Amino acid sequence: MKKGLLIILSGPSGVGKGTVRKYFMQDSELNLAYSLSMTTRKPRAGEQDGVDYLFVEKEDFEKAIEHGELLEWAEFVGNYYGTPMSQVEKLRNEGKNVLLEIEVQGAKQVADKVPDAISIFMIPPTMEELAKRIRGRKSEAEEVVQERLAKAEKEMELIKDYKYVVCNDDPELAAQYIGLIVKRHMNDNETLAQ
Ligand SMILES: Nc1ncnc2c1ncn2[C@@H]1O[C@H](COP(=O)(O)OP(=O)(O)OP(=O)(O)O)[C@@H](O)[C@H]1O
Ligand SMILES: Nc1nc2c(ncn2[C@@H]2O[C@H](COP(=O)(O)O)[C@@H](O)[C@H]2O)c(=O)[nH]1
Repeated sequence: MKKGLLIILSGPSGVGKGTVRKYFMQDSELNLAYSLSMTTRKPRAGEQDGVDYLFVEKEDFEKAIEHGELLEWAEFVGNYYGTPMSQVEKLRNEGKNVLLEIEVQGAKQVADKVPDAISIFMIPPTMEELAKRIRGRKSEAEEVVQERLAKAEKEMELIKDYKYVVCNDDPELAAQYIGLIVKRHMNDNETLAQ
């Protein structure tokens, strides 16, 4: 069986990665599986362990780093986030195309380790719109919003390191673009396999 693709979706916090993901994951032709990240962040209202994230204590996260269990990890605004390697490998070996929705430090680690990973950077139409979205979500205190926005300015400079850039103005349109990118690489994968 042909190993599944590895897709990295990155971009500043609040740009709409999770929102857009929910649209394109519905397209069964993309044969996608979402990689569930591990984090030390506390769950937001409505978030569920094992659905949104694997919520863990700092000690457990550090053990996972120590034991080499993470494909990538990063500290982001005071919390750890990381991708458990075993589930990504298992899913890809089953032929699934695996989606990582991760911030830029982790995206770089994956791109270095897996050069044929498909990296997509999502941008907002404007930085004002990004601020509006992150505040509108009402998930963080203003102090954390400020930190995330300051980080976003720096993160935007990394746009050049990605294979694709998608602007999230209309989420359905952004999802369609991402779908087309994945389908194009699925076709390439098929051609190579023949
Ligand atoms: N195209 C869009 N137009 C207007 N609002 C949007 C759009 N896309 C997403 N949003 C809104 O912006 C907010 C942030 O979106 P979302 O949580 O999906 O971002 P994210 O990039 O996944 O954030 P994080 O990286 O912090 O997890 C949400 O309230 C969402 O409803
Ligand atoms: N490097 C990684 N970044 C991750 C991972 N899972 C999520 N993220 C990114 O962290 C920020 C903050 O997320 P939030 O849920 O607190 O808003 C955001 O950019 C996520 O995409 C991961 O496994 N590794």
